[in-house]
Amino acid sequence: MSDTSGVKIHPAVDNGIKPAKAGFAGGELHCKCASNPVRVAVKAQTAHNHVCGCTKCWKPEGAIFSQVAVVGRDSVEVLSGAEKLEIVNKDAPIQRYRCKDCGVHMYGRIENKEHPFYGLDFVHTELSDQDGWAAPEFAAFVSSIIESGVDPSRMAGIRARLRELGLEPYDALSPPLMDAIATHIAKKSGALAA
Ligand SMILES: N[C@@H](CCC(=O)N[C@@H](CSCO)C(=O)NCC(=O)O)C(=O)O
Ligand SMILES: [Zn+2]
Ligand SMILES: [Zn+2]
Repeated sequence: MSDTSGVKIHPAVDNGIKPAKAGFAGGELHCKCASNPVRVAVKAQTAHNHVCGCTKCWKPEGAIFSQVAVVGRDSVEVLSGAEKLEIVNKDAPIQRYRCKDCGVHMYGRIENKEHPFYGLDFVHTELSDQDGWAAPEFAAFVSSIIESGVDPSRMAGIRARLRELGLEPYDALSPPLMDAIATHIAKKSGALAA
């Protein structure tokens, strides 16, 4: 058995995961700037919330995982501070819009219509002051935290802590999401009927 005491994942899960509220229909995200923050409306409940260990998703200071969920792109609207947003990497499948001043990622958008997740934006609901957002359900890209410098010897303890929190660790996405990607590819290739 691995020792999980003192293992920190992300502030939104380390001290207990807040449950979603029935009927919750979205809220507002804001960046960390003390003045003129970027504000983004997310006008629906999110789905597939998860902690992500990849190097691309935004993480709060000191966290080894991000927390990220998806929502339909039509539900995302920049309310203020649009002039402060820049795309982190225009060539990445997910174009992440970050605040130039504080570095926080406000949303990630897929512009490639052929991408399996086209139509969904990626958001960090911890940037909202509201409670009721969908709770994280699993841990994605867990092995990728090593790419950010986490010592491989810590992995057993980290995976054990994720399981303790009810966040099953996967080294890619969760099986339902991997199945959705494979189904999309099979329909495009003709291996499955469209
Ligand atoms: N080992 C790499 C993995 C990066 C990666 O593939 N990340 C996923 C998940 S992000 C949200 O769950 C992805 O879809 N990336 C697309 C993109 O970043 O545009 C690493 O850690 O860098
Ligand atoms: Zn900012
Ligand atoms: Zn990620």
